[in-house]
Amino acid sequence: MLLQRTAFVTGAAQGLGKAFSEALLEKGARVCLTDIQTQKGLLLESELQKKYGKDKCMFMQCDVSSATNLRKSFNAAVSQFGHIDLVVNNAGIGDESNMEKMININLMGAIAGSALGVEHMRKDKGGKGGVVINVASTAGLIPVYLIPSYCATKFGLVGYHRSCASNPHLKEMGVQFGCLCPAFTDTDILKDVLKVEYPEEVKGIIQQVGINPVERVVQGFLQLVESPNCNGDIVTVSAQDGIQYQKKGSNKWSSHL
Ligand SMILES: NC(=O)C1=CN([C@@H]2O[C@H](COP(=O)(O)OP(=O)(O)OC[C@H]3O[C@@H](n4cnc5c(N)ncnc54)[C@H](O)[C@@H]3O)[C@@H](O)[C@H]2O)C=CC1
Ligand SMILES: CCCCC/C=C\C=C\C(=O)C/C=C\C/C=C\CCCC(=O)O
Repeated sequence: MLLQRTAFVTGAAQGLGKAFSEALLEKGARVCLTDIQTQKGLLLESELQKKYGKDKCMFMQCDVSSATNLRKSFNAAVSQFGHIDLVVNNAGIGDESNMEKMININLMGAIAGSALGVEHMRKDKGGKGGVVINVASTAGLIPVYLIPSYCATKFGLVGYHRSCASNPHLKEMGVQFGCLCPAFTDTDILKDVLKVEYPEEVKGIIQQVGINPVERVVQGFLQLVESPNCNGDIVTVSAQDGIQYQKKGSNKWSSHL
């Protein structure tokens, strides 16, 4: 099913974005890798092109906190591949000392990426349909007092996902919204979590709940992407509970419209 997909992935130079991109390529999809880190991205492009073929992927420098930059990259990806039918808004940072930057990347960047995806993919305006996956966090579902600003960006993103997914016009647009919520996962962003005011307390929580291997989060991601109807769904991935797939409307508070 993924064979025909053409994906636009943000924050793809390392960590989860890189792993999602490789998983998509492995399934036969084409991937536009984007990231703010140009050197790392270009290296990855060359490595992946060798493995999967030159026409299968490309890298573009893209800072998701710039709507102009994001639109340019998106348009360039469409020019290269013809169309995009999977947008993965994955880029994110952890920086409790710079809330504005974190909101601009984690929340505004994902909202801008989602809006561009819908604009391009919607069938009622000439597109071919498609899926938007927003990478939020379990910190967007449960409060974590140690990282309140990070939580605010992720709660915001989950709210955006659920609101978009409950739009009755999505059917005629042929667009679906899925949301991935990993708990602590073994990537570089974990270094940021130790820069908070009470690092020992974060360490304690991490010790208590454990750390996901990246591969488990990729499995959760694939469950969402390969689902024939992921609209409004939320997949959580945690060391303690594994992958949990929550269908839209599975509890009273998941959608009332
Ligand atoms: N690792 C974890 O424990 C968890 C991570 N997440 C989320 O997963 C996503 C990916 O993070 P990881 O791979 O874990 O971290 P990471 O730090 O390894 O990767 C993040 C990527 O985003 C890129 N990036 C940062 N700012 C950017 C910008 N302005 N524009 C474009 N790209 C930018 C970075 O260059 C990097 O390649 C993030 O949204 C993060 O919040 C969610 C839950 C748990
Ligand atoms: C300055 C903020 C840094 C945050 C970025 C670093 C790591 C990101 C991690 C997450 O997104 C997940 C964070 C918190 C989840 C907390 C508890 C999950 C409990 C899950 C369980 O019960 O197993």
